[in-house]
Amino acid sequence: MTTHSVLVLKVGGALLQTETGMANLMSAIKDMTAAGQKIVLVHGGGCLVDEQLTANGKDIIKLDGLRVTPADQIGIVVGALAGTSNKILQAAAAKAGVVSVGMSLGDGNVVKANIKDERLGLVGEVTPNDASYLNFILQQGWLPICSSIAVSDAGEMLNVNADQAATALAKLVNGTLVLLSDVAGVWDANKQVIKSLNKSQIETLVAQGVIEKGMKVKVEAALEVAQWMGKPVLVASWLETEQLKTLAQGGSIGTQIQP
Ligand SMILES: Nc1ncnc2c1ncn2[C@@H]1O[C@H](COP(=O)(O)OP(=O)(O)O)[C@@H](O)[C@H]1O
Ligand SMILES: CC(=O)N[C@@H](CCC(=O)OP(=O)(O)O)C(=O)O
Repeated sequence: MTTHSVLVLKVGGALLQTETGMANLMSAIKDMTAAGQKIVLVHGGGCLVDEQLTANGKDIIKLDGLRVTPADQIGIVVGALAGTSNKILQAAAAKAGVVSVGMSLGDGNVVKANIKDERLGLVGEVTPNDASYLNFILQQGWLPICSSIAVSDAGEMLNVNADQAATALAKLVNGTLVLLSDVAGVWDANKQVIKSLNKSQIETLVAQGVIEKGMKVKVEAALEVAQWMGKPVLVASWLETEQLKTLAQGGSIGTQIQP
């Protein structure tokens, strides 16, 4: 039997707003797991955070795709990501017959977390640390579902961009990273999906403003892992069931970010 490397799948928050999207993804995960593929699911939930901040009369401020997270917002962010978003996905997993473990970056010492930039407030930067907890979960045949909330050694709860969370976990388990969003891949200026992108092409498209906001963060996270692993990282969509099937069969989907 071939040994697969661990697949680290990251899904954006928009997935959590579609029952069918979650059901399709969990069904693909179930098939892959049955075929012996170990999977770590990392999730965002930016849209749920926006909803909760607005409901609580708080401002939504982003800098270069990252949420500025002041102390009076962190409780709401933690609730939306490590609470609601994480449990919505666990519920979808249960419905598909997938046994999951809900966790966050703060569990089992998986990462080291520090404040990224004082201007962003309680936003974390994470580096891989100890894989034991994740490996234990994977050895049981369970699906770890990880939110992007981290805890620093100083005892701060930190909000980490979920693409960057997935980057740290992919490095930790030496896994294959796939970033699934609600767009089919990275677009060019005419909104056509680009099949393959390297560092200099990314720099040009970012400078031109073609790749911006959340996609800029995503592509830069993908490039970091591609270079670290020496193999491509996929930026693709969870929207299309066919793409998920191709992925389950080991095929390439969306945009390949080249090392
Ligand atoms: N060049 C681009 N190609 C694709 N999407 C882009 C591009 N530039 C900006 N975007 C925006 O980035 C979004 C994806 O980033 P983000 O919302 O952070 O995704 P997720 O929440 O799934 O991580 C797209 O929905 C799109 O609006
Ligand atoms: C620091 C930072 O920006 N954190 C993100 C974490 C969630 C996230 O990344 O969600 P998506 O994957 O759905 O975009 C936020 O607060 O929105």
